[in-house]
Amino acid sequence: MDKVVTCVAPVNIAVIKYWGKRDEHLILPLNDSVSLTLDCDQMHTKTSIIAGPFITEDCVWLNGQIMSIERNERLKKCFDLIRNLIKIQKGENSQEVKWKIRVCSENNFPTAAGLASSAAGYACLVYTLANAFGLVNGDLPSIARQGSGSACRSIYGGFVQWTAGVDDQGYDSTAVQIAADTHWPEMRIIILVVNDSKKKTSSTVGMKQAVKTSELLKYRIQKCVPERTKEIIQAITDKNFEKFAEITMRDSNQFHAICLDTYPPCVYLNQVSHEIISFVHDYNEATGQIKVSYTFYAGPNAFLFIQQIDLSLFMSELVNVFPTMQPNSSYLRGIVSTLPNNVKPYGFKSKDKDLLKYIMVTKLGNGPKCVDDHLLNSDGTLKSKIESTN
Ligand SMILES: Nc1ncnc2c1ncn2[C@@H]1O[C@H](COP(=O)(O)OP(=O)(O)OP(=O)(O)O)[C@@H](O)[C@H]1O
Ligand SMILES: C[C@@](O)(CCOP(=O)(O)OP(=O)(O)O)CC(=O)O
Repeated sequence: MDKVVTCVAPVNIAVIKYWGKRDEHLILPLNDSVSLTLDCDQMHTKTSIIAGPFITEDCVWLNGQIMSIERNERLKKCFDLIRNLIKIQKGENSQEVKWKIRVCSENNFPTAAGLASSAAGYACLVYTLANAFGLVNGDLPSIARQGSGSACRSIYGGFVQWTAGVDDQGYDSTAVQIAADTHWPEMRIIILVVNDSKKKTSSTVGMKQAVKTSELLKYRIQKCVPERTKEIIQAITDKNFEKFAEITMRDSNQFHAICLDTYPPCVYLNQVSHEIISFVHDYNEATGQIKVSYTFYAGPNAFLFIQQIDLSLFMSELVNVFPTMQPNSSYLRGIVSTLPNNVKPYGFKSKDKDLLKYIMVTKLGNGPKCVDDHLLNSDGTLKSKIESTN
């Protein structure tokens, strides 16, 4: 391979959360999870790869900074698994197994801030490596999973389930698509960025502590997740928004209850997150229907779900309740059309200015894809000095 291969991969948002591993090394989960894959147009990882005899060492650049592969067990694992696949598909003696690989990757949204950068990042790495080496029919979700569990779901678009499985080696723990993005094209996702700095306790550490110490986690895994997974898949199949929305909110609340039940507790939500939760419930109460729902990751930022038909009215109310000093163009991002001015049908009171950093509106999308806009030159040098997006 003497040319650069570049791909983009999406973020996925879990509505039934993965939280807890049954095998730390293979990254096998204790419970099934369900997610929605977001459109790459707004949030994505882009990764360029070149490999060949002229590359002298494996190396990964992330957001303009070099990452140590030796000290990053997960990166090393993904490289090893891809080289194994090359051996299987191209033969033990294939020259390509010996080639060193240069990777340059960029997230166009904050890294390690509870916005699922590891999911998009590892899905993109594995997908780009597979394309660069012409690997066909490899189990890419299983390789991406060993970079970061949630990454296996970003290999597919639309609605995705990651089954926990029972096999010790994880052969039955894989991601499958429940429905394509086109199944529910009216679905919109609003991301309320409260804080985009690096979080204190990573998901990896937080869930490990929860498995060790939370009683509630056991109940969730045995009783709640199996029932909820079945119900939410049915709600997705039927496009039953109210059911989908209620399960989503309940699962997010339970996940954060487990974080508090962990000892010492992991506190990911802050005061603004709680104000968002209250506002969503008040809004639904005022409309007499569940029009909007929320889910939170391991951080204070909110992911809201709403259907296109309800978006404009809700957004008008949202920007009144969470006002800003910033110009409209930097506060409201993504696929949001101009909002009707000063519409306050339900008359909620405005809160302090700039509680939110920005608001992004997006929709569902496909899995990873190849693009032509490379981050590396064909001699392996970086195209430009990449600024960190943090
Ligand atoms: N584009 C990328 N390529 C390779 N690795 C990446 C990439 N983006 C992020 N990562 C890895 O993922 C780590 C961040 O993962 P972490 O789970 O802490 O945060 P997050 O994924 O943003 O948040 P969360 O999983 O809670 O949503 C980074 O420190 C880096 O090791
Ligand atoms: C809260 C979550 O986002 C946790 C994601 O955890 P990670 O996939 O980042 O954890 P590791 O497997 O240790 O890399 C919920 C989810 O995505 O399902």
